[in-house]
Amino acid sequence: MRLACAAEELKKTYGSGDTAVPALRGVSAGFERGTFTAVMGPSGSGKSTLMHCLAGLDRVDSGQVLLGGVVISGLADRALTKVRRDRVGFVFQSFNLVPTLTALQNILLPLDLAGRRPDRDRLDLVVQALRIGDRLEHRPSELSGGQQQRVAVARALITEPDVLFADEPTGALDSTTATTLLSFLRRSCRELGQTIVMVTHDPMAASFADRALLLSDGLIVQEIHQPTPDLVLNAMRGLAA
Ligand SMILES: Nc1ncnc2c1ncn2[C@@H]1O[C@H](COP(=O)(O)OP(=O)(O)OP(=O)(O)O)[C@@H](O)[C@H]1O
Repeated sequence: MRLACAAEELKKTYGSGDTAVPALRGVSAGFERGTFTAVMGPSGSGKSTLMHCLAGLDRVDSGQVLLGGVVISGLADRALTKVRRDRVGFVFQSFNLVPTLTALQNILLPLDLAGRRPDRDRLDLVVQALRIGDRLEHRPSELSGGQQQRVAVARALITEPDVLFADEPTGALDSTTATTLLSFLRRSCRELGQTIVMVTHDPMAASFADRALLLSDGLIVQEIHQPTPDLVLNAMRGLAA
């Protein structure tokens, strides 16, 4: 099994004493290369904390995070910053594009910042997978919400990250545009071998993933392979009860 990322017994508590909030209480999971995982669960179950710890944005109290075969938990700040830059891509609910730059300049920005040359073949692959070839010279204000988010995904993929982390990537899109974006995410897995971990509240969004992990109260309580909206919805209802 080729793991792009793995969590081993992750524990994290915010605050201390009377105000301590355990956010992760021993989470273990493996993320195989080229697979698409949805992370779901009720509000406050630890989804964002898990994603942030896997991506090196936050630190665990104990346990190990492996990213691309490297143990990143315990790395010093500078090394962790480099890991985030070189190994991880992020997509958020808000597209976070730079308004004064064209779509192409936005996509190439992470490479510019890292002083890396764009690889023409990679750029072509990503642009093709996301079908944004005819929008590259447009500025974000000249693009639809769905197109802007596809540019944001392209920007996250251009560096060939070990994992693309997406936090509610369809939260600001209408349902048709969301479906299109999710199809593109799935295509990135299939065509580019990209590993994706997506936090979502939406059972329809989760059904585009290869599996859904359900968190409850800081623990993974269920894993659903080939999730359908109904399977996910029923599992979520079970948690709420
Ligand atoms: N910076 C913080 N300081 C204190 N407590 C925090 C902090 N971040 C998260 N928490 C707490 O940790 C628990 C898990 O939060 P987390 O944001 O990971 O949940 P979530 O499943 O992503 O929730 P949501 O779906 O509402 O975004 C919650 O009880 C939350 O209140």
